[in-house]
Amino acid sequence: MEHNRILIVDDEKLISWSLSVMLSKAGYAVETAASGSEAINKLSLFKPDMALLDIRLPDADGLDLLQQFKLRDEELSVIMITANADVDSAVRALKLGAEDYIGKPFNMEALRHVIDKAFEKRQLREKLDFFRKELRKKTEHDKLVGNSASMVNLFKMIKVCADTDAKTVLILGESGTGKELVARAIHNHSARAEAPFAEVNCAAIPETLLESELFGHEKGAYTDASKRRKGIFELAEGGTVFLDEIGDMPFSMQAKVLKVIETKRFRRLGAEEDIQADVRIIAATHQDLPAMVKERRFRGDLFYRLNVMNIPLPPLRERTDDIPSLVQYFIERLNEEYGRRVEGVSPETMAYLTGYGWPGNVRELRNAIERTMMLEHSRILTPVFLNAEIKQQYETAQNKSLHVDSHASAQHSFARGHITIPTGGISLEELERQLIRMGLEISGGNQTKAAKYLKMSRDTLRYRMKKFGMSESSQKDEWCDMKTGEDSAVSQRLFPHLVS
Ligand SMILES: Nc1ncnc2c1ncn2[C@@H]1O[C@H](COP(=O)(O)OP(=O)(O)OP(=O)(O)O)[C@@H](O)[C@H]1O
Repeated sequence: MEHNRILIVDDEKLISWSLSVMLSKAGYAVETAASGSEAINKLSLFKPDMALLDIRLPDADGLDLLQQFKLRDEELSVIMITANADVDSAVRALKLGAEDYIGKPFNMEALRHVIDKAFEKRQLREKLDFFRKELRKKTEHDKLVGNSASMVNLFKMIKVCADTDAKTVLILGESGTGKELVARAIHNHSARAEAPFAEVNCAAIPETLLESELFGHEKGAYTDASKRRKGIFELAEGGTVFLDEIGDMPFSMQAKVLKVIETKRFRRLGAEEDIQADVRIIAATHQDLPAMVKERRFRGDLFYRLNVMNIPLPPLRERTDDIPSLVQYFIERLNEEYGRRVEGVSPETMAYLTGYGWPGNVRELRNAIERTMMLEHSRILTPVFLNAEIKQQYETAQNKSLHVDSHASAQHSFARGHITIPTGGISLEELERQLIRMGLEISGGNQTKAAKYLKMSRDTLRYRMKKFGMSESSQKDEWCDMKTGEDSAVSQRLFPHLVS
């Protein structure tokens, strides 16, 4: 058991000694210091939870020392020991953050009582802090923003997973798409919500430590194992274990995780007996697990086991409709965090944001908003401080897109979703002609496929091709030109899910 540590600071040797004996017997780890300088030294070496501090010391004033203690360790509980005549300074000590004070000569029982009470208070404070943090995490993580069709689908999947208590869930998606958020949402909405959610990032922990992180170890199980330690499968009992970046989990460990799923048991490193595991495993990765299975870099048996319930998260570029609500959400959160009053972004800024590909997904969007809010002090955020890539990508696509107004700058255009109308106007017919060309390009000239992409019948497509004078035979060359040509950026924006 970890003992609470008490540092006694008193120059009267007899008092220090008798206190030390009494508190050691009571189960505390105790050290003494006879002067201010020794006390400061021990504060960093011994790292006490509490100090009993005499107000009068040979080389220091107890109140100054109290202030120095608190500066070095805000959490330290300090009980002042003072001669009866010194009640005034005791009151000052309380104001400076001391927990309590006790007059000299003191009764050992009374002192024990004061110390126990102070530890109880400290424990309560710690618990309260813990629950506050958890609550904050819970409410923060509950907020998955988005109302695009794919997000609505995602909410349904989360509900199904939460309600059914499926033993394993696999979340797949690029970095920053919200995999952890989804894992927490499943946990928070499940019957396991009151039990812990314990996560481990398999890519961040060296192979040698991962086993102990997951399953724990007995004292002496390996050279550095000085104490027994519980792993996350034990800590999350009754709750959820979130294995992030499971694609990076070493092969040997994959076998052990599979065993836990199959047998619902595991063993601490160096232990003789198995422990029961009642946990739900949620795994996530941005990697292509089926490809890894083919290349024998991921165990097929574990993949099939995990893949029973599988949640794919779409990249942000495939759900640009969600960008305005995400932007507003991040502005509100950052307003709270930084005490700001930003109201929103200008139409031009929104055009840039919805036109960008967001390789880092929602995380990158959040960072972009944070950066702009830090650098700009107006209530409506302009594009001035957006990153160069965001502006460049948008402007390139803009200039190359509709060929209608090659001089139209993004600043004078109006955009909604991924459609942009330059100030010079736009020809709807020309746009239609280009969309048909693009559809054909992407489908490699296959009219049935192109008609599907354009959500029209094959006959309609043929009719329109004829209308625009696109002969079937000459199309192939035209599409080839486009592939290498300027319109591929536009295709990327308009059919992001089809163009790699
Ligand atoms: N739909 C969403 N609504 C609100 N915030 C989101 C959403 N998706 C992601 N975020 C935010 O984006 C950031 C990244 O999310 P998260 O860590 O869950 O992504 P991830 O897919 O687990 O990333 P990685 O694979 O890099 O660990 C977090 O700040 C998260 O709060």
